[in-house]
Amino acid sequence: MANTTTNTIYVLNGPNLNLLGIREPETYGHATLADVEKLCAAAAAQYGLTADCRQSNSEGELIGYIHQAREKHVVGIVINGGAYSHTSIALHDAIVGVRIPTVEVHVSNVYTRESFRHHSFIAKAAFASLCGFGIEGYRLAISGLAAKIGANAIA
Ligand SMILES: O=C1C[C@@](O)(C(=O)O)C[C@@H](O)[C@@H]1O
Repeated sequence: MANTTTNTIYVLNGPNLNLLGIREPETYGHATLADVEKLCAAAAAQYGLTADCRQSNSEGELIGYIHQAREKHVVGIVINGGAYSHTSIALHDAIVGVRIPTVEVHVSNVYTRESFRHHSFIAKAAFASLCGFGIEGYRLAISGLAAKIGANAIA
């Protein structure tokens, strides 16, 4: 059988995260999605991983990326599902279905906000969730994911 191992992780951002830096800066800060993706590339590289970053405002497209992650033998997923985290059983099922170690991230602390943000379907499918660290949460998520999959820091 061919060796199918890759060093790629997917970093998936859901609806409205393309507006980071513009939307509600008092809640989400001033960093942009481009800043997030740069941070993720650097964080992944520290573990010999490559971050393939995608953003979509469409639930179906996000599900497609999760399915594609399996086809491409992606070794881990970091996902900020945005508001779909709180509504999408379909995203939950996609993550469970592909059996790829997944970390959920939210920029804001969803537990100090409206009660409709306190439940996440993605959290149930992920092995860990982080929220409230701003965009630094993506770095922490990648570090935790690397530990989970046994990717060691490069000296
Ligand atoms: O779009 C978002 C962003 C968010 O996922 C976050 O990163 O804090 C939190 C969600 O409740 C919200 O709908």
